[in-house]
Amino acid sequence: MNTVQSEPHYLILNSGSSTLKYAVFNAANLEVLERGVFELTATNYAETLEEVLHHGGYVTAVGHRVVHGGTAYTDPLLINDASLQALDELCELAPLHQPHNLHAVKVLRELHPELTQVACFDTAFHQTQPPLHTRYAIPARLSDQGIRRYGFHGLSYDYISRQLARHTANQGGKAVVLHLGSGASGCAMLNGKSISSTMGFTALDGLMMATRCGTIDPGLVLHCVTQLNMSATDVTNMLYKESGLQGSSGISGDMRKLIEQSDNQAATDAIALYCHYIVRAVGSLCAELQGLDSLVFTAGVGENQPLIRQQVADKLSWLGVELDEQANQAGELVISTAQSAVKVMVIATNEEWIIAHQMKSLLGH
Ligand SMILES: Nc1ncnc2c1ncn2[C@@H]1O[C@H](COP(=O)(O)OP(=O)(O)O)[C@@H](O)[C@H]1O
Ligand SMILES: CC(=O)OP(=O)(O)O
Ligand SMILES: [Mg+2]
Repeated sequence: MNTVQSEPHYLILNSGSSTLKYAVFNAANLEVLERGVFELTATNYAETLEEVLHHGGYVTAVGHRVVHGGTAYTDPLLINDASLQALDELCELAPLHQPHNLHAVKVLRELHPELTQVACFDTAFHQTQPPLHTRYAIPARLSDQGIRRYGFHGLSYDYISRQLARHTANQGGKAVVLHLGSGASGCAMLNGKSISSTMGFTALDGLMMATRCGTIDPGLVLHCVTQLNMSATDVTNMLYKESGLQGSSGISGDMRKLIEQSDNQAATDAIALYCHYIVRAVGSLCAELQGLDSLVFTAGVGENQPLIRQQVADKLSWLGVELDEQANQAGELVISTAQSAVKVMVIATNEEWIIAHQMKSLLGH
């Protein structure tokens, strides 16, 4: 990268199970300088991180997306021995994400102990949820241990909330934001603040996802254990990795592949089920908001797939949602008609920019 040595950069890492997404920002003005994705294997991790660092130029601090902050962490957090141990204890609550997020932290600490590292949390944006919306109807002693709804994709929702402030009056008013990526969730925002999420204690809950089941009857889990003799590992794999679009279609968890196979009934049925669960969730988020002014689609599927947006919007016409077909096909910012009672938007998310912004507010430079 062509850089001046004296210009400090932030390196942002979003480390997943199979990919490492990174972005480099000028720390002074938060201008993005470079971004990319690396495919990961277990053996090349340190090498890949060194390469990413090399791409970063004069990196003074590294910011990480960390999925679960538990009850203790809502603000960006400086990584040290104590905070790292506390975050490690939350791994079980986000097995697809947290171990990978923290692995990147640990490898970098070994390689470059001098680097400042900061964790930014997916759960943090949802701290504005009213306590009622965070409770499960379980024994109070369990709720008191932190078994409650948290909500995820908060870095993405934070970014969208700021975009809503730019593009609408009153920050979207009563808004439902649909983050539809490999993981998927919906967030009810009132004037830009989260009041509810379809994801709960873990990132399994809510919408049907690429390989995760979303909302199911907990009795189903008991049946798997007591009647089908499945172990905890079997059930974990089934719920996190073998369900969702992948499991229900038997073809793929990648929406692009399912749409390509539109003549295949299993693919079409899986897409219909995906949209059905979105529509159910929007209904309940609207009930919590007591109305709907804005509906936003974001992330991989939400930003790129007019067919999904159309199928969802068709089932929400009773709410006054009306799409402009051409604007939807073109993926314009506003895809609803002038007379639609709900303003429908497509907004590209930018979790990395939010992390950089949060880092700057913590580090002050
Ligand atoms: N043009 C597209 N059409 C449909 N789906 C897409 C398209 N581009 C990306 N996706 C889907 O988006 C998902 C990735 O979205 P992304 O927001 O990057 O999620 P994640 O951060 O969880 O990997 C992929 O699973 C892919 O199926
Ligand atoms: C929390 C979560 O589900 O994240 P992702 O969509 O990146 O898998
Ligand atoms: Mg994502």
